Amino acid sequence: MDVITSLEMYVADRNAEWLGVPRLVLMENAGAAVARNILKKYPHASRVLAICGTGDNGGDGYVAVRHLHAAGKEVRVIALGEPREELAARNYHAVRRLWGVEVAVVQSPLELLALQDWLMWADVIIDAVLGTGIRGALREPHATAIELMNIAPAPKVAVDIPSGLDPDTGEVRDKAVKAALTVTFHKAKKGLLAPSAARYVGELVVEPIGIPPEAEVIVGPGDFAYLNFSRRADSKKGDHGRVLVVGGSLEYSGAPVFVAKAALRAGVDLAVIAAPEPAAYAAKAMGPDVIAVPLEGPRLSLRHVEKIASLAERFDVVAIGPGLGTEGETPDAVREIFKRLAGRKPLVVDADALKALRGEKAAGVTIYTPHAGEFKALTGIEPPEALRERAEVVKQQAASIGAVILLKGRYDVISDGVKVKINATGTPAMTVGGTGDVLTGLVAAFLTKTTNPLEAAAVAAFVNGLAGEEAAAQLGFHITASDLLDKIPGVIRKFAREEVTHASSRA
Ligand SMILES: NC(=O)C1=CN([C@@H]2O[C@H](COP(=O)(O)OP(=O)(O)OC[C@H]3O[C@@H](n4cnc5c(N)ncnc54)[C@H](O)[C@@H]3O)[C@@H](O)[C@H]2O)[C@@H](O)CC1
Ligand SMILES: [K+]
Repeated sequence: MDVITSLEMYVADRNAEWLGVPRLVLMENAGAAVARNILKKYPHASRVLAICGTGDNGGDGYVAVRHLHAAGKEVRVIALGEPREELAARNYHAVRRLWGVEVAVVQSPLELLALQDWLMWADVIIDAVLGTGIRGALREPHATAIELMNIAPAPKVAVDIPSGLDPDTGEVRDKAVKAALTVTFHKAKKGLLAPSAARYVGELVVEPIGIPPEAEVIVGPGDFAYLNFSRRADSKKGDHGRVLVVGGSLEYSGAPVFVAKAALRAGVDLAVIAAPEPAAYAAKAMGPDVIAVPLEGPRLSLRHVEKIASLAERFDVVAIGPGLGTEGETPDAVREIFKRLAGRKPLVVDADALKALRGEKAAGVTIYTPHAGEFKALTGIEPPEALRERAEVVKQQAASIGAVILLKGRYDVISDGVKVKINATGTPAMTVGGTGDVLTGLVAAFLTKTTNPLEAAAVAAFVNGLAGEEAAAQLGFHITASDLLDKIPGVIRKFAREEVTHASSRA
């Protein structure tokens, strides 16, 4: 059976909306599926009681109530508070307008106990108290609601997950509803299949609710859930990421600057460039945001390896490649640096550095960001044009090298060797030089905000493409990579939850 974690489900749900399937429709399909299953399994039940929480699980419950009412059933509802989130609230108010559906709103265990006769009255009870949004120990009146449901003789039908059960592990921390039937959506939540969950789940039915399979593959706003953009009120400089960029040469001085500036715009505290002297001085002249450490001579060479390895100690992520060139000792130096750092520091490898690493195995967290030509230089394989085959090849190579590969193109293909994500944002206006360096900076920055390198790369590709689209919306085919830099904050803020959190006070 195909399984899904609660986080993956959250992401798929948001990405479905991005692909044009509104969440309200998913909720409608979910609630309708619950009603359908009740009508099928309990055709003779005439009285249905739904107990609904304030989240979307409760929202699904309200939709089921509407459908059962329309099917001629006698329905009562116990609401454990009034929902505030838009979708659940909408369905709650829709139920309140139905003639003949009695709704009791309860805030406390006592009020709930006063309604025990409702629980005895029912032929079937819908458990829509808690779903994938359960967090921590059960609070009241939810805990009492679960207890009363388990005492009531009527069979319980759980919406998505028996309330109280952990959707990912199947553990029951306190108590959980013992359901006769669980109607779960899209795919079985992982925890439902745990052996310990069997006595709570009862019969398990998986209902499609209209989430397109693409929603689990194409990168969208949901993927931001893997990254943490929040900051503690008492945070200090460096807490939000330090990126070291190794790049530049006599010929190319702009590339590492784009990487560093993109990382800063993406929300790291510090981006430092280690570059051969001419590129380092040029970087310094380009403005005060970026710090540059000069490496003696016109290009990266073996004598710099030691300095870079010790410099890297002070950083969270090292991005290497942009503007290095391939002359002289540079490829040897890249290989040496890679050997010293792989497995010890998360690495982002781009541009000329990719050409130097053919045949090398990665270790620890490593992300390669090639375009088609660099992919060939790295792996010896020409990436196929057709997206399906292209995805397969990237996945195989990622598995064999032991790294995440982000293959840039009309559709960016990202894989860690197990999963594949496709990014569809971007515009042909982005063929201008420097946009790849901006992407490298984003990847490096996002690596400081998640433990999931596949998602760091995927969200970086998404943001980079949207920044390009926004710049092109104003300037057409006349954008530069600098225009992308200006758009990055706006794009991230549209999708990321950027809260200030306060350390919990301890006694
Ligand atoms: N993610 C998806 O793809 C879809 C989700 N849907 C439904 O939405 C559910 C998830 O909705 P939500 O994320 O709103 O979460 P839930 O509705 O599962 O739970 C969140 C609510 O429960 C409260 N709560 C959390 N932990 C508690 C605890 N320990 N004790 C007492 N109260 C607690 C929260 O304050 C919040 O009000 C799914 O299980 C499913 O039923 C469906 O509408 C369809 C699509
Ligand atoms: K439930």
